[in-house]
Amino acid sequence: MSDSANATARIPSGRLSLAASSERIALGPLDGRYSGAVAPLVDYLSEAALNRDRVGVEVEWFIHLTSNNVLPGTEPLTAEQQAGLRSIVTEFDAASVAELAAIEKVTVHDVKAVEYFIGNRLGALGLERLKPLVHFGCTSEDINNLSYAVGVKGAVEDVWLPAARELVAKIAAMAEENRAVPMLSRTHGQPATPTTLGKELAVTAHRLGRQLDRVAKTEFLGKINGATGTYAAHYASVPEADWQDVAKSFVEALGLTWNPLTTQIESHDWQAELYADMARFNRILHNLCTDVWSYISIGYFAQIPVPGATGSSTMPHKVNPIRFENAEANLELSNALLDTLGATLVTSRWQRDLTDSSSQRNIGVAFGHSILAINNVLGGLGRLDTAEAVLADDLDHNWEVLAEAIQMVMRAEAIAGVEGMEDPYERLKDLTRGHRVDADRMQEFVSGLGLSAGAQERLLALTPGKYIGIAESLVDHLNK
Ligand SMILES: O=C(O)C[C@H](Nc1ncnc2c1ncn2[C@@H]1O[C@H](COP(=O)(O)O)[C@@H](O)[C@H]1O)C(=O)O
Repeated sequence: MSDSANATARIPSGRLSLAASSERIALGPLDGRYSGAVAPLVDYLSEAALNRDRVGVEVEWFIHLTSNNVLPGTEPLTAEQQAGLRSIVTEFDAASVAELAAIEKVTVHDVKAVEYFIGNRLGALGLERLKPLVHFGCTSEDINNLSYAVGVKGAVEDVWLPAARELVAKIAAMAEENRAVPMLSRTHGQPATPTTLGKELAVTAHRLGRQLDRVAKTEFLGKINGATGTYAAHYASVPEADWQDVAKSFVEALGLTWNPLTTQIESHDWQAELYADMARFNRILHNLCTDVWSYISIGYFAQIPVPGATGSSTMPHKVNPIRFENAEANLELSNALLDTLGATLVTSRWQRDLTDSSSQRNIGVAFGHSILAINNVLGGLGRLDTAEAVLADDLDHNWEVLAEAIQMVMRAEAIAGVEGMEDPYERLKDLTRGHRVDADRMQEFVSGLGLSAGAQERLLALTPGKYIGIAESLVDHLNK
């Protein structure tokens, strides 16, 4: 061997050539390979959206104060002036982002930068005199909490909930289609009293739907009460105004619920409540992913191959359940963030510390991983076919699951006065525990019990596939 053939393999080091690309190369996958899937969230939970909403809150506060003549020396703005102010929000674009960033470089304070950004535009609207009214009485958190509440509310109501509801509708439709398809249960992973595939899917749809109903009832709280929640600056400067009323009507006009009692910060309890509900939804969905993955593994579901796609790079036969595996990982990541946000946002030292500022910047990431997972589960479910023959075959190899039915019939017979029904559980245990019992052996056993004619007929007609109780009709609960 030559020296060069002996050399240890090493990947040549190199630097990504950023100069060659006009696009920034993303560090994280949500802004890289998955950016398309999470794009609808960008308008609500990106930093640019937060800044646009901050501008929006400041502008609306300005209009609210003037429209209600809260301060002496102000009067309602003209319709043109109001429209001009609002166009700062509707025309917020990449140039605005860059301008804000440049101002923030000097202020080293993101919300102060927003105040200056708006102040710079007042002259053109003939409002230079009212510059001091921008951010009047406000601490930054007054602007931040309302902006986050508006952003999160929009993300929940316009993006996350509709996607989650679509997924639950898909699971419910599958429950309906498979309502009468018998399936062997596996409690503890061992053969157990059969059910139907549809009823099991209905359980998941029902669970997920309950969490969505909770999310839909979220109270998005907001406050605008000054540096320590006392309206001190407000009353010092304008004693004659009813500031609580001004604040309440403003918060409510934004579509939020007014929080009357806070420190400097809105306490974020509503966020913790929401993220706990979302995380619970994610966990239930994770449970569906692992169950469906397992059903695929034992052949209960066949995966419809995607034309042109590859399963394994080396095993040509494979169709892998990658959508469910991707979803599992993203649900775990989403929950790690949702749990952290829920646990940490509810504490703030004394009247405020700034930890919430840094952690809330990741709300969009938590939502993004969840949305990505929801999309993947939806796509994965759409490529499944129920393999009814495999399900039926499994049931046919597990006749011992009828032991429960037989011993219960014997108990009922004993109570009804039929002779010879002693020790039903123990006799069935002797027959079935730890061994396989086929249809012939089971029916021979039933025929030898001395049951009443009706009971014997009922049991002889029973097969594992028919021992499903009212599983099929339980699916109807989804529509109640
Ligand atoms: O109205 C105020 O600002 C009152 C002030 N409290 C603050 N409230 C809200 N934001 C503040 C506060 N302090 C700093 N900052 C600015 O927050 C930004 C934090 O940036 P990052 O750590 O990236 O999340 C970053 O831009 C910080 O400059 C107080 O002294 O109580």
